[in-house]
Amino acid sequence: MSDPTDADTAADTGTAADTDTAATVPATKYHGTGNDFLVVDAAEAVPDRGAFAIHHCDRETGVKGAERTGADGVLFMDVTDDGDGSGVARATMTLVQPDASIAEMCGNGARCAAAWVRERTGADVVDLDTPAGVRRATVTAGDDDSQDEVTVEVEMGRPSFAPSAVPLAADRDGPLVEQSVEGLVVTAVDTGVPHAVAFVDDVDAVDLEAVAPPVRHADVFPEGANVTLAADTGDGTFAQRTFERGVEGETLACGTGAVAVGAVARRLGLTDRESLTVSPPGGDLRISVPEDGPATLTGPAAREFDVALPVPDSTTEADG
Ligand SMILES: N[C@H](CCC[C@H](N)C(=O)O)C(=O)O
Repeated sequence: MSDPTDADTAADTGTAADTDTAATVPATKYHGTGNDFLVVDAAEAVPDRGAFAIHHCDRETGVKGAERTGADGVLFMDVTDDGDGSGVARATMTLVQPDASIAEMCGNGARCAAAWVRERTGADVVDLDTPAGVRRATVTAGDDDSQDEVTVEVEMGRPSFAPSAVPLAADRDGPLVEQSVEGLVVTAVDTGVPHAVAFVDDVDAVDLEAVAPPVRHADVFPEGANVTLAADTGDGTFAQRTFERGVEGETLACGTGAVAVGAVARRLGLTDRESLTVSPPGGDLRISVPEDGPATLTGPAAREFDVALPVPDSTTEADG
């Protein structure tokens, strides 16, 4: 089955137009535990967001900056309510990924987005409108006076194992729990985006780039899935690695994946704790997965640098 995110690409959302001069748009590079994003005001003239993301996220030829070339995606932000001093702002967040697909939600990206909105509005609370729903983010000042790094808690909604939520293929009548998919024993959960979570003894002993793609593209996941490895490291802590749909590779961290690890660990009876620490390669994330409320994700959001990004020539015709 085709992957609907292939159809739902960013190019379908821009009002494409020919550009005959290389314009640039201002962007700011952020990362959340190494999951890095270019943040752009949605009002900027980017006729083909998919082409923009493909161009600037490339790990070889993309945006150059502090540490790593490229990015795990572009967050297009539209501040719809600056809060007018109330301390609560609202913004629409759209994540366009390096393959031009649009992800419904992004936990690490939401932390970066909230930090970006706070810089513009002064609001410490930001309600983020995402395709997965509204996600409230609460920013607390970082230790350094520069405010280049803050701590953000994001409400992540309720994880769901329901086939219709993940989603799973129409012929499945129940949740996918500890079942073999393309050779990997996984449990499927929706945390705003689909995750196939495999608990292993040692996440570093698995060749993720080899085992993940067949699972990511398996027919049981009609919209694809992120593939997350987890290992119990004791006392409510878990190691994590994630191969991300739309990045089509491993990222240094994945926030929705961290919540997925906690939700699956509780579902499988590996822990009865509600508050957990999940550690992807990029740094520690604190999550909570209560029985009767939304999950939360807490971690840093670090501002790296400002940059003027050229708008790639768009050859797509204006929509008829
Ligand atoms: N990095 C993001 C996940 C993006 C999900 C995207 N890869 C997809 O599901 O298509 C996070 O921190 O939650």
